[in-house]
Amino acid sequence: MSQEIWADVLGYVRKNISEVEYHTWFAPLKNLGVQDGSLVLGVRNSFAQEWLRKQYQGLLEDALRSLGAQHPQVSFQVLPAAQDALLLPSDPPPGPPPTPGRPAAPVPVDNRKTLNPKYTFENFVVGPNNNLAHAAALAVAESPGKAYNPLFVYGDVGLGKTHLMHAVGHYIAERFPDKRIEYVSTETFTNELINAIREDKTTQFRNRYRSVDLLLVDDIQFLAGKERTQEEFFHTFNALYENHKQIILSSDRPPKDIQTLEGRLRSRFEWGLITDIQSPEYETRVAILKMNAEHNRIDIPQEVLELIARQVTTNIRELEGALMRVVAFSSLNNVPFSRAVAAKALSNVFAPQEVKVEMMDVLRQVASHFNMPPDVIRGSGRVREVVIPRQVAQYLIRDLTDHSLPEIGQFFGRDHSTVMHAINKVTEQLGKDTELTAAVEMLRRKMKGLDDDAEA
Ligand SMILES: Nc1ncnc2c1ncn2[C@@H]1O[C@H](COP(=O)(O)OP(=O)(O)OP(=O)(O)O)[C@@H](O)[C@H]1O
Repeated sequence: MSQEIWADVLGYVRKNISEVEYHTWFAPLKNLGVQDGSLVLGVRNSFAQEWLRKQYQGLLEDALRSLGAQHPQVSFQVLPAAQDALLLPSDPPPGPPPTPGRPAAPVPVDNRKTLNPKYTFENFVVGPNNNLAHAAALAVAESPGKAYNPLFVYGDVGLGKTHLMHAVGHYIAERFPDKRIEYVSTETFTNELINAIREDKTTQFRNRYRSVDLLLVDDIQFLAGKERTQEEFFHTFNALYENHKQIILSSDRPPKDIQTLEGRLRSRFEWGLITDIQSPEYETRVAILKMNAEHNRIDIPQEVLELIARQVTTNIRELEGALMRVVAFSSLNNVPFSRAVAAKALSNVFAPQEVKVEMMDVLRQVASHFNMPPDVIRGSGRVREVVIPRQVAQYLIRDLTDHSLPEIGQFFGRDHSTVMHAINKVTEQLGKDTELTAAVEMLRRKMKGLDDDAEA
């Protein structure tokens, strides 16, 4: 397809979705032309592929229809991973060492020196836990100094605050190569200030931080109790803010919970937008693992990723670490990936009883065992072939997860007494009905990652 028509397609799409969606999903697409009557679009990874297919395929076909296509078809193809997109768990590179003797301005613009190349918007999986923070970061990246200033992102350790900040940095560096971007942890800021005071270089220190276009400050909660640093930061903040320069701050808690933070700083932190990042839910964790595996060109079965995602539930850095542990374990022992291998690799770090099993996962496993679509099991059918798997699923969910009877009832569109009845029924049959007993036991072991498949 010609680039002109492709531009028209994009124009149509852009009119029908938000700018944030457009930049996240459509700007990175590559038009690979028409093959076998289908417009083929290149995407970065299979997560994007699935997401585009699910959310935007219809819109793209509408766009083609609006341009006169009779039977429009669109397909997505994953492009080979970029060389620099290695997703091994790593901490951001440390900030530049203090350079006391260096003249403060003009400073050569090397925007990315403090940015981790992995921490881009493309490599950031969006889920219900972080979509507001992601949208705010993207809005700021598009209109620095205008959308929300400052942007204050808070959340527990390892949930992607630094990643999002760097993503804004990359985005701006790409579009405006002459903008000065500075990423600094509060600790580095404090140490540099101490050095500057000691060496009588505070003017240089000030010039450096007050002449940037985008200032990213990590872990701002560490300002607590540091009066001199707070004072200095207050003036830096004002200088930048008055010049409409963008400031992004991260913290493990919202401004109001940072003790011994001067009131005038706290109120400034609340001037813009405060947004949080929560722990990712199961599907987002699986998507993050999948993306990591793809970027590292590791071919690992979905069910192994699912097992890892069930074990590590709160911290994404640990989630990535767990994946690498499984990869290292299987390669050192020269065994293929399997749930059993993964469970072993992680058993020193996470006790097996900590395995978390989600309702949807149990339903999927039961559905596959009984060879039936999950929706049918959750549906209203009352024939025995459907009722038994439904009761088994409810029994196993109660057994393997922390969900209450009303929650399980809601998941199945029924009330808690129906779930109770199902559990009683299965309990009654266990031991009597050998086939059912074997099925329940096998499913339970499988979901706890205790099955011995491919253990050799
Ligand atoms: N939504 C996401 N998609 C993909 N990777 C993510 C996502 N969120 C976090 N990560 C990855 O998890 C790791 C930890 O993220 P990051 O360092 O940004 O966390 P943080 O919130 O800044 O933690 P800390 O408070 O410890 O500084 C990084 O490798 C990052 O790339």
